[in-house]
Amino acid sequence: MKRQLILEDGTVFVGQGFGSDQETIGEVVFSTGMTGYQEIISDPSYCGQIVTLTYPLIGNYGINRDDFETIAPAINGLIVKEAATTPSNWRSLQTLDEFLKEKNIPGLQGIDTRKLTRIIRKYGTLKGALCGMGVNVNDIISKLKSEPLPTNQVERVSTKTAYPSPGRGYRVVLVDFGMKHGILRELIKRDCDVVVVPYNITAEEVLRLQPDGIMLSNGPGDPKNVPQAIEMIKGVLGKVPIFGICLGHQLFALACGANTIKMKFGHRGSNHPVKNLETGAVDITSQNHGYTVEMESIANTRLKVTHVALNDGTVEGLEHLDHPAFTVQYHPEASPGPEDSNHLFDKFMNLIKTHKKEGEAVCQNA
Ligand SMILES: NC(=O)CC[C@H](N)C(=O)O
Repeated sequence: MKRQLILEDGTVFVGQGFGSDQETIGEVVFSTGMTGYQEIISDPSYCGQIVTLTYPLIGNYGINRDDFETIAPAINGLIVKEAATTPSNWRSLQTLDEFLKEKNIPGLQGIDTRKLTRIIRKYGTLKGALCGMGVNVNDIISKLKSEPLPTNQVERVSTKTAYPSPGRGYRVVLVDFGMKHGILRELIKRDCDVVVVPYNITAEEVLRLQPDGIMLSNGPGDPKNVPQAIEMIKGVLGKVPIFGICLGHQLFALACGANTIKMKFGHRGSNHPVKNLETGAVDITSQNHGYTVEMESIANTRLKVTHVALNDGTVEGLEHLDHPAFTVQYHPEASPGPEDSNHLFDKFMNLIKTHKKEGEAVCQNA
């Protein structure tokens, strides 16, 4: 069945449909990761977006039981050059097409994904519609132009209620803004006693859980759409060690008085080089973001830039000068992508340990 992608700038791509035949609109973004499509499709940070994968053959190892970042994928559509129909892998349980049908996600294949990516790179992220051939293209273009981007994605993908993931180690409150399960897996590996909580938890509620550390997760959309979280972070800063990833990093920056801005087309892929400004070391990182902390806004804060992106010089990591708190824009949990920066979870454990020791010393001296 023919299906088309209509962009708000008037460009139309005609290809073949796969997955669900639902009509959809969303922000069209591209990811350059060559593998890891199951993790990308199920990363809640893509909530509401139509994701284009630049690697030309997608689906050849199928969909398996284990590689989900959430069990309820929230992307609005998937665009590929070619969707494999006969996956071959011992873990494969279904084809990409079957999976997308089951989750009611429309797909488009057979279009020139390089051309689409170049348009996005040139003009910036665009809104687009995936639809059948019978529609009035001009009506859809005006709808795309007039319709604002959604603002409630975090509310959509965050857990509705708190839940524990017990362990024998440090108590970590993990604030779920659209958490990738990889983050939870990393904390579990380190035996943390995790409590996953909804995005709109207050600082008082967090502190009542008596955390040794607070983890701020990744999540979809503009960080300025989540003002409750910014207030919560202000309320816990300095009391408990904090580690933030991606949206968590952006919310932390806003809570500390920095600013965030929308990028032209963002960073999405598995090979983004990031430099640690202290050591000079470069990590190859997994990324998925369309907003960034504004470099110039850091000067008026008590924050220090610890990491920058080598491709465009944007802020990739922050540390608080007075309090035990650090954040990164990229994904140390990988999934998908390289695990170069996995050590940041150990850094978080060490920060918790030091903070706890200091707290005990204060108690003994009192
Ligand atoms: N992966 C994330 O947490 C993304 C953060 C934010 N939604 C952005 O696009 O910049």
